[in-house]
Amino acid sequence: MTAQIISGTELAKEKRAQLAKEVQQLKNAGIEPGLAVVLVGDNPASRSYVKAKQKACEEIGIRSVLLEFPDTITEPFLLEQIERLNEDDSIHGILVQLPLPRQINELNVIEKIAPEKDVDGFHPLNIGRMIAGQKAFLPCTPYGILYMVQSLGVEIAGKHVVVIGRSNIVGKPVGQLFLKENATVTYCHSKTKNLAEMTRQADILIVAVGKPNLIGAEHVKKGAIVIDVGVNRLENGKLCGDVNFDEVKEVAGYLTPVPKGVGPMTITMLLHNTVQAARESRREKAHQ
Ligand SMILES: NC(=O)C1=CN([C@@H]2O[C@H](COP(=O)(O)OP(=O)(O)OC[C@H]3O[C@@H](n4cnc5c(N)ncnc54)[C@H](OP(=O)(O)O)[C@@H]3O)[C@@H](O)[C@H]2O)C=CC1
Ligand SMILES: Nc1nc(=O)c2c([nH]1)NC[C@@H]1CN(c3ccc(C(=O)N[C@@H](CCC(=O)O)C(=O)O)cc3)C=[N+]21
Repeated sequence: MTAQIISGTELAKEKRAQLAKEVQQLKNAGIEPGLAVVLVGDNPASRSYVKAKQKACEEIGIRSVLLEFPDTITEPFLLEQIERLNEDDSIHGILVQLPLPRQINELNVIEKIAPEKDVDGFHPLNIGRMIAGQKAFLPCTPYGILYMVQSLGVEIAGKHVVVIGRSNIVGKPVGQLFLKENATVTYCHSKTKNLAEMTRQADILIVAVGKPNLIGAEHVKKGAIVIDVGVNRLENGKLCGDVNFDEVKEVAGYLTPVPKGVGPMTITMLLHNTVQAARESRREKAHQ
């Protein structure tokens, strides 16, 4: 059996075309969606992600503004910058690229972002709303993963989803999104015993760890859907995921590649959330 490869790039292209139309409609109604991206320090990976996000905005007509600061800035200074963006009516979404330098408390920064502009879905209010099943900005990577799986047209209810990784930005929320879709969800992490025994039970296996080749054929049930979230840069400069692609593609039913898998969907869902934020700002204005 050879897995069907789920192309994040292709799905992203379709979804972005639809978003471009929605941006045009908003512009016709007098609103230009605006995203502020805050980049602190000089991490090359962060810089390249930020560039990709800005390019994606440009392609569908969202105005993006980059605020760049040296890694020596203080937390109060950064909080002040965010406050200004909160008050700026031309900005509908705010994204602070993580990680931040050590002297800055990430939670303080995330909590400073106005929840209605938190297009990353990292603010505790959005996390809480998501878990309670209320309307919220969904975090982009988990949302992109759900979108990819839904695009396959297979039933999620009743499936066993195994998530490896429990970070606040990927592992934990992605499990919650599938729980809401009535899957049975198991979380694995660095303290999990007999990882392969757990993962072999998965109908849908989501791997978000950051270790090349962590998952091989022996971890995967025949026909399973395998979503590889990991992005690892090898010494030769090449990118790879957490899943041994060549091995697992012979066992899985569906498999996402790295690159061109989850990554492009993450950016697409950021665009989606930004368009939604702009649309909702219009509604709020109408009620004032
Ligand atoms: N494509 C995309 O859009 C995105 C990709 N990523 C990528 O996804 C990966 C994960 O990111 P992130 O969630 O931020 O990472 P974190 O480092 O925050 O979390 C990694 C998780 O993996 C667990 N883990 C570590 N080693 C093992 C192991 N041997 N077996 C089982 N579990 C293990 C950790 O367990 P414990 O909690 O016990 O320490 C932790 O929960 C990275 O490669 C990152 O680059 C991230 C965001 C977006
Ligand atoms: N506030 C915040 N929000 C984030 O969403 C966020 C963050 N901080 N910090 C870092 C992680 C990582 N992340 C990725 C986004 C796109 C790709 C992506 O598009 N990758 C391409 C390859 C890109 C390349 O070639 O370098 C792909 O997989 O095809 C990867 C990773 C978002 N993150």
